Amino acid sequence: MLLMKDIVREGNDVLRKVTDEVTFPLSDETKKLAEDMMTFLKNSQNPELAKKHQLRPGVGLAANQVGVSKAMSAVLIPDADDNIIMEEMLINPKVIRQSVRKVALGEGEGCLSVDRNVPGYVPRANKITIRYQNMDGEFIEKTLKGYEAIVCQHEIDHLNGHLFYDRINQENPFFVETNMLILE
Ligand SMILES: O=C(O)C[C@@H](Cc1ccccc1)[C@H](O)SCc1ccccc1
Ligand code: NI
Repeated sequence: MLLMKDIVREGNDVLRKVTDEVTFPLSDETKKLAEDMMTFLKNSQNPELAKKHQLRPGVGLAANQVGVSKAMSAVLIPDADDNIIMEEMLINPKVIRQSVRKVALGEGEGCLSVDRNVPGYVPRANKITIRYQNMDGEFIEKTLKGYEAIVCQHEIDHLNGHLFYDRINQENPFFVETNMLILE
């Protein structure tokens, strides 16, 4: 099973490379990696297992965060009652439509690959349509807004070599762009 020791930290070049397109049919190795990534997120959201294995909770994990430069991310988003509202492997994901209106989390963002707090708003499109492939290679289009849109943009950014703090306004980290929504 994947543990925190398997998570690549900032400073490692693999986090700054554009990941390679995933080809289909998936190799057994790529299938196993996808399963391991989703299992990591599930374990990280389970209080007992997270404590036992010292896992930081995660709602998303990109393959290059475990050192594999492939365009795939696992996303596992629970709602306030811990009901899963999104459980997807995003393979070769692309944002094909995005709103002008921006959104940012009021408490800023963190990252499993960044072992420090970097304060500031991370402006992201409030509404996006993504196109990706599932494990069978079928193309799926999904429109997301608010928190789910933020998580998927954070993960797709990883696959393109970006980290959340690249998007924080350096002059004024808490600058609120026109019409930007702040999500508490
Ligand atoms: O490093 C990652 O990609 C996983 C991040 C994803 C993420 C961070 C901030 C905003 C959106 C997505 C981890 O999930 S950070 C820890 C976390 C855990 C639960 C809820 C929010 C953030
Ligand atoms: Ni991250």
